[in-house]
Amino acid sequence: MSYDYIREGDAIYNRSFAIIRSEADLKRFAPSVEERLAVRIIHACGMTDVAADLAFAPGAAEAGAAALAAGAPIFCDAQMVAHGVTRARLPANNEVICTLSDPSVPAQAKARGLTRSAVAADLWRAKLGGSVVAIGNAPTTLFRLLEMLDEGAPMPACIIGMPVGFVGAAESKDALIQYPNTPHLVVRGRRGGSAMAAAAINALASAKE
Ligand SMILES: C/C1=C2N=C(/C=C3N=C(/C(C)=C4\N[C@@](C)([C@@H]5N=C1[C@](C)(CCC(=O)O)[C@H]5CC(=O)O)[C@@](C)(CC(=O)O)[C@@H]4CCC(=O)O)[C@@](C)(CC(=O)O)[C@@H]\3CCC(=O)O)C(C)(C)[C@@H]/2CCC(=O)O
Repeated sequence: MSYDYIREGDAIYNRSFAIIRSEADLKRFAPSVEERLAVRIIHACGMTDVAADLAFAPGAAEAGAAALAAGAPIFCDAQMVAHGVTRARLPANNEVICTLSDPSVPAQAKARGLTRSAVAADLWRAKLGGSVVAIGNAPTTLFRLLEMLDEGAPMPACIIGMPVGFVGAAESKDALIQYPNTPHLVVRGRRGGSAMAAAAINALASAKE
């Protein structure tokens, strides 16, 4: 049996990005990094209509790209996000950090009556200023991050807010958009996910398609 399909990786990507650009309404995105970001996010989920749900704070995409180029660490809410980051695209061998598996997290979560995902964000505090944060799974990580900012934690260079789901996902992203002066890149509503958040990092990391 022989099937007729594109066999070469770069050719598949190129064809895919061409289809996205022909089908999605990307007019409102600034050329270069914002447009590339929108294309990669759509590519990760297969839904061209997600373009309408993208909310990018002015300058946030450029700030995220510049922070990565300067060597900023990347904080991820889930290992799935961290594993989706293509290390070869990172411009400065950036650290990719997921604290969800830190041994202190389960006991802390129990003691404080929080999810492990929320407690894990507290371990980001020392290096949070100027970092790039990628939240693709857990709404409680995003809520906790906003609480930390309110408590005086330093502002990241860029916050990718793309948690998915039915409980807290849309609400946490609305809160991020409304929080003053956050450099946010958001997929509004219930849609989101680890793949989209990782794709957003990959778009910011390199101008190479
Ligand atoms: C309520 C949670 C939600 N999880 C979702 C979707 C997915 N989660 C997967 C996996 C494997 C993991 N989810 C955890 C983060 C776990 N998920 C939760 C929590 C209970 C609470 C988070 C929150 O509400 O903010 C959370 C555990 C916690 O105490 O924080 C995970 C750590 C659970 C675990 O396996 O221990 C784990 C992440 C592992 C990692 O990568 O580090 C799924 C693959 C589900 C599955 O197994 O079928 C899926 C992945 C989605 C994605 O793209 O990332 C929701 C839908 C986000 C949901 C929160 C919202 C809701 O509506 O319920």
